Amino acid sequence: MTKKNVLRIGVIGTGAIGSDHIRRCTQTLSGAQIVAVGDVNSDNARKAVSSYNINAKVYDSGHDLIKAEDVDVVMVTSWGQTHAEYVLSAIKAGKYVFCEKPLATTIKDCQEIIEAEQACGKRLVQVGFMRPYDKGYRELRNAIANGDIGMPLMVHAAHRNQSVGENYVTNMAIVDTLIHELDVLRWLLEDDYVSAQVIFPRSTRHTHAKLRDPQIILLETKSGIRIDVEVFVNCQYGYDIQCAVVGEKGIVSLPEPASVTMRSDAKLSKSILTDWKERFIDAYDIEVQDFIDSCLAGKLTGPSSWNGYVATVAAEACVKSQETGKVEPISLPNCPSFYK
Ligand SMILES: NC(=O)c1ccc[n+]([C@@H]2O[C@H](COP(=O)([O-])OP(=O)(O)OC[C@H]3O[C@@H](n4cnc5c(N)ncnc54)[C@H](O)[C@@H]3O)[C@@H](O)[C@H]2O)c1
Ligand SMILES: O[C@H]1[C@H](O)[C@@H](O)[C@H](O)[C@@H](O)[C@H]1O
Repeated sequence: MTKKNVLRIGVIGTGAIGSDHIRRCTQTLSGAQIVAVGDVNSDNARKAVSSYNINAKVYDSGHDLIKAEDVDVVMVTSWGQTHAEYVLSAIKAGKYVFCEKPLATTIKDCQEIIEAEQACGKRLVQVGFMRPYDKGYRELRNAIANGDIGMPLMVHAAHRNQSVGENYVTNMAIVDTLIHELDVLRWLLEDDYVSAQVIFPRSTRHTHAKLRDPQIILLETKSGIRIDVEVFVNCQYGYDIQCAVVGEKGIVSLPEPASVTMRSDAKLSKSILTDWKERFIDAYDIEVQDFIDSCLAGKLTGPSSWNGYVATVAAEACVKSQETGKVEPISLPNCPSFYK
C-alpha cells in the first residue's frame, strides 16, 4: 500500500453489518473511502452503493475485489463460513484485512490463517471483536486490574437477543453469539479457559425445532475463575448484555447503556435497546476508526487472528459439550511472540 491519507477499502458482504460499516466509514469516520463492494447477492451490493451514494465499483467475485489495484485494504463482512478464504486471499495479496467475527468457523482454518500471516512477517488481520473497544467493558477491565474488587472469583454474564430467524440453529448460540463473550472475558480477566460445559434449561416456546434456547455455558479459567454465561436469543424484551465480575471484596458490573428515565402514566421507566447496532454503536465506531488509523500508520494493534483462533478453539469445546453434555477440556498452544 502506498503512503496516503485516505485508505481505499473494499467490502465483501454487504448485508447487515457490511452496510453498517460502509455507513460509518462514509458518514462518521475519517481517513477512509469505500471504493469497492462485493456480495454473492449483487442486489445487496448495488443497494449499499445507492443507499450511501458512494462511488464504489461492484464486484461479482470477492477474490477479484481483493486483487484490485485501487483496493488498499479489505473488509470481510460476509457469512462466517466464507471468512477464511477471503482472509487468506487478502494475506496472499499482502493487504490488511478487517474480518468480522468469527475469524473462521474451524480451528484448522484459523491455524492456516495464523500460519500464513506469520509467514508474511507482519500482522495483516484484525478481527471484528468490538467489545474491547466498548467504554463499559474498558471500565470493568480497569477496575479489575486496579484491584478495586480484589482477586476475581466468578463472572455472571448474559447475552440476550430479542429474537432470531429460522436459520439460527443450536450451535450458533456458541459460534455466532457466545463468541463475543469468549473473546472479551479472557481479555477482561487476562486469563485463559481450561474447560467448558453447556447446559440446556427448559426451552422457551418462542424458539423452533432446530434451536435449543436458552443455553447456559459454564467456563473455567486457568486461575480457577468460574464463569456462567446465559445465551438467550429469543428473550422477546430487547437486546441485553450483562456482565458482573465478583471479586474477594466487591462486584463490578457492566454499565447499562445511557437512556433517559421516564415518569409517565404512573410509571417510572427506562427503555431497553433492541438492536446490537445501537447497543455497540460507539464501540464499532472506535473499532473501525482504529483499524483505519492503524492501516494508515502501517501497524495493526486491534484484536488479532490469534484472538480469533483462541475464541474458535473455545467455541469448539462448547459445541462439543452441547452434544456430549460433559465438561470438555480446552487446550491451547502458547501464544507465538508474533502476537504478543
Ligand atoms: N461484531 C458484531 O457484533 C457483528 C454483528 C453482526 C454480524 N457480525 C458478523 O458479520 C458477518 C455478517 O453478518 P450479517 O449479520 O451482516 O449477515 P447478513 O446475512 O445480513 O449479511 C451477510 C452478507 O454476506 C453475503 N455473502 C454471503 N456469502 C458470501 C460470499 N461467499 N461472498 C460474498 N458475499 C457473501 C450475503 O449475501 C449477505 O449480503 C457474520 O460473520 C456475523 O457473525 C458481527
Ligand atoms: O451476529 C450477531 C452479532 O454478533 C450480535 O452482536 C450478537 O448479539 C448476535 O447474537 C449475533 O447473531
